[in-house]
Amino acid sequence: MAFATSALVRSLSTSASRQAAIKHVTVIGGGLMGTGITQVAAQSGHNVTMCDVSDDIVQKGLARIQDSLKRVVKKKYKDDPTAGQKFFDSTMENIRIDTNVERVAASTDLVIEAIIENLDIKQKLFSSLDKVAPQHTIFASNTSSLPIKDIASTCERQDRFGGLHFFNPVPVMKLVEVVRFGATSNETFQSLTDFGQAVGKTTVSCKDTPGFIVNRLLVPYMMEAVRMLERGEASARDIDTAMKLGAGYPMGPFELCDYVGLDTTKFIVQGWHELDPDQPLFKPSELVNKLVAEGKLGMKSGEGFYSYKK
Ligand SMILES: CCCCCCCCCCCCCC(=O)CC(=O)SCCNC(=O)CCNC(=O)[C@H](O)C(C)(C)COP(=O)(O)OP(=O)(O)OC[C@H]1O[C@@H](n2cnc3c(N)ncnc32)[C@H](O)[C@@H]1OP(=O)(O)O
Ligand SMILES: NC(=O)C1=CN([C@@H]2O[C@H](COP(=O)(O)OP(=O)(O)OC[C@H]3O[C@@H](n4cnc5c(N)ncnc54)[C@H](O)[C@@H]3O)[C@@H](O)[C@H]2O)C=CC1
Repeated sequence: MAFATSALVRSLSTSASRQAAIKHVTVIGGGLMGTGITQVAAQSGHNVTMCDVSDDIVQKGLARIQDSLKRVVKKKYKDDPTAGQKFFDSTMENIRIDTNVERVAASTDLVIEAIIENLDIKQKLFSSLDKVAPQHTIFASNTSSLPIKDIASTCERQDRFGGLHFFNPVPVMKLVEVVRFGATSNETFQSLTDFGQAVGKTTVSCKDTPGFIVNRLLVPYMMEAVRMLERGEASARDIDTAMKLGAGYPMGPFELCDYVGLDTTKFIVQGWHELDPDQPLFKPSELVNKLVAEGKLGMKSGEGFYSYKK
């Protein structure tokens, strides 16, 4: 008993010097990223409530998490099915779903937003949550491309706001970019970094600049790939094959675009084009815009650059 007490005292004194440890997490957005973030937070012992605009979407999101967890169990616990079932059950017990974000945010330690890549919608969401969330609650966006400063601009809690940029698929990709802007406090930055590590990721940090680190380098590469296709210089399949076999990438640019979602990629390029209309790199792709207009959003809709229909 004595040992446990002193360990508890030590852990409390450590965390007391920082904002209270994050126990309850609210993930807003039950799509590709929100489900993955919910999963890794729940897997690491956090209580998580995943919210979206309809019960149908959050139910589908929960099913996606269960499927993903089964893949993790199959791989990690192949020699111990009993432990695997325990891991699955304990993770699922940590997850709640809801559609009333204001009610959920009223008792949470961290809000992670993973909704549509649209500045106005993100700003409206955070502005409403800022009025109901407890004073200590930290806000974070998983945005791919929007300035954290701009997303935070509708909130009072500028010091308790940062970026937590996860990578797709979240259960597999080992990186989280922790992003701070001018107003982000040191305590908030440290809490976000601690959380990223607590969910099993390697964290890197960067300034609130377009695309942070990875996307700042990835978007130009992928945009040049689609220009190459539009110029008729090579097929999508050959460009993908070339980058996998020639550069060792796990996916080629068109496979990756289908994986990320053509809607999200369109929003990203559109946003950067508006910020810097003279930058030819960010000139929107007519081909991508045509595919999105036709509802071909990639794997999420069954067809993008490639067809995924069974
Ligand atoms: C070209 C058009 C230009 C358009 C404009 C450009 C705009 C630019 C957009 C920028 C992107 C913005 C997105 C963003 O903000 C940041 C990102 O996330 S970038 C994307 C980062 N991710 C990647 O690059 C992924 C690369 N791919 C891979 O790593 C692998 O292909 C992948 C892991 C996805 C699949 O692995 P693979 O070996 O190929 O096949 P498997 O499917 O068998 O998986 C192997 C193994 O991995 C585990 N696993 C896979 N998926 C999951 C999952 N969802 N959940 C849990 N576990 C998973 C699993 O154990 C698998 O083994 P099984 O036996 O199959 O279970
Ligand atoms: N797709 C990817 O590979 C990556 C995407 N991101 C970023 O994560 C965010 C989400 O992207 P995805 O998960 O791919 O999108 P998605 O389209 O799969 O999911 C977005 C979800 O947000 C919900 N939503 C929209 N408005 C909402 C609101 N007001 N309140 C609650 N829910 C709302 C939608 O119903 C949808 O379920 C975007 O900001 C994106 O840039 C970041 C890293 C990788």
